[in-house]
Amino acid sequence: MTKINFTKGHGTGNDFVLVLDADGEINLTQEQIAQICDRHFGIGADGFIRVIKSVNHPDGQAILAEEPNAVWFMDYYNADGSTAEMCGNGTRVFARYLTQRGLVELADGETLSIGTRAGVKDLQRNMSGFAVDIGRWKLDGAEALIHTDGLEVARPGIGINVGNPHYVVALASGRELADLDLHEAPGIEPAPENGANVEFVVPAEPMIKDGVGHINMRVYERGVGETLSCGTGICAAALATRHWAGAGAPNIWQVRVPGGVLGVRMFATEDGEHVGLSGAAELVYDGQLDLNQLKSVVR
Ligand SMILES: N[C@@H](CCC[C@H](N)C(=O)O)C(=O)O
Repeated sequence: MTKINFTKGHGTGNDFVLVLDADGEINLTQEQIAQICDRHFGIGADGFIRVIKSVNHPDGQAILAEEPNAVWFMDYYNADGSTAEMCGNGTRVFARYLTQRGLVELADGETLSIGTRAGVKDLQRNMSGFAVDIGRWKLDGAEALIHTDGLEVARPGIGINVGNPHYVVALASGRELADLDLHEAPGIEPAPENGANVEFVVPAEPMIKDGVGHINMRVYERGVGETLSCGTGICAAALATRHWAGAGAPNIWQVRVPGGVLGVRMFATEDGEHVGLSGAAELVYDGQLDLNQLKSVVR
């Protein structure tokens, strides 16, 4: 099979190529995925999502033992072809794809459970698009020093895991945020074994309005580069800012990224505090790609 149908979608500008492969018959190499995601030699995307039935994916089979309703599995890859455990915007675009293509019926108020490498994620349709329960979060290791072009001195970053790894760095002003040069991956010391996504945040003015926290953020995604939005990064940034703000800080946040604004909420559950993400999730076009025509990415 050399010709593959695909759909292009995005969540606040974090864009994905989605390929339906319910039966698990399409096995692309890391190089082919990188070629597809390349913005000059391929379609161009921040990530590649294989839409596969859980029963046909090894990680999906483990998911089914936990949640038999998680019929579909989000097989997620970064633009460089590496796998990632989770993608917050990806889950919401995945839900849009399943419902818009009629693969899943989802009435308002109903929950859609999907499988990911970071476990089962529950989604619901809402006013802004789709909301996802990202699940439990945790502080990840000791602080690291982050340095990147545009910052005169390295800054401390707080490690937060929301299924995938992040470091969040607080900056002093909007000017400092705007002046960052994120063409190269930020340095992280000590370097995490499997890399990490890095978020730079600045509080909005005022930071808290009517009980809602507001921050501005830019992100460098592991395996991708700077992106217009990163759902899990947005959750990590809101969690870090609440931590820095101390007692009395809100559990509802709005995070502005170059691609738009997403909502974050932290809420108690029987198994500990969860973090949720909501915002737009759109499909923009369909096409067909010919694997034989993919060109090597010259870099
Ligand atoms: N864009 C994503 C995160 C995608 C994975 C990330 N690059 C990683 O390697 O962990 C999101 O919306 O969360």
